Amino acid sequence: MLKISHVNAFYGTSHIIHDLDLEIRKGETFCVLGRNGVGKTTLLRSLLGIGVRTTGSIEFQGHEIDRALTHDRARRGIGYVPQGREIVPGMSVLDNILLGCNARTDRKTDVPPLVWSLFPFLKDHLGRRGTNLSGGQQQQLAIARALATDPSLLILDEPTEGIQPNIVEDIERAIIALNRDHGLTIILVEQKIRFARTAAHRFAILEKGRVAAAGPTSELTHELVHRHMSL
Ligand SMILES: Nc1ncnc2c1ncn2[C@@H]1O[C@H](COP(=O)(O)OP(=O)(O)OP(=O)(O)O)[C@@H](O)[C@H]1O
Repeated sequence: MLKISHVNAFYGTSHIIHDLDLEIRKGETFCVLGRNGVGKTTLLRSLLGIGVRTTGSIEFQGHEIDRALTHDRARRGIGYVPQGREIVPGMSVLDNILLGCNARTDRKTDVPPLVWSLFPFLKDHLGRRGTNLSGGQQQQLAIARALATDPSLLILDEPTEGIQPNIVEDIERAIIALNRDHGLTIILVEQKIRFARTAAHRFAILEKGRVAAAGPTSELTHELVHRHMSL
């Protein structure tokens, strides 16, 4: 579904991602792991064309997208839940969700029913400012906004980082359901090994912008985790 070949990414003269090759298969959840600062978010930003100079090839559903603008990538079916959520201040919950609808090719402005079935509480808060929700609720809103784009690939950057524990489980359950019950292909950047093992089919661990280890999640051994993820 997504094929990344010889991708390099740069901020100015800082070379962050080095000659990376990855292939994400349709229907899987693929987890990108690694310590802080190894380039996980930068890799996602390269995939989305946000604020990072990228070379190499990024092929999504058979089309080269590495020169496409971010909103074109969204229209092609890539949904993104950024680290830190980026809920738009001053906008209501509903308007934040509708922002996602803008990226749809079918021009539909109705919110997909899936959003309400996954996060029913949002319906009771449609008129509230998005930024007045709790951190965990904002994360659910960010996922709802990404789902409103009607994506076939959903990319999530550390979706439960800094979220209160009682909502973490809800978010994790929703992510698993999106893949298993609704067939979404998912790329998950994660630091929580337990959730990576539960949710993902395959993984890659990054070290200094390169793939240090990769394989099916059954091969994500304690030894690998210790070698590449312990501080
Ligand atoms: N906008 C930027 N300009 C310059 N350097 C940046 C920028 N954003 C990130 N970096 C640097 O790029 C490197 C990779 O950062 P990145 O955020 O991709 O790592 P990460 O693996 O996602 O880490 P974390 O888990 O902390 O989010 C780091 O050295 C970081 O300081």
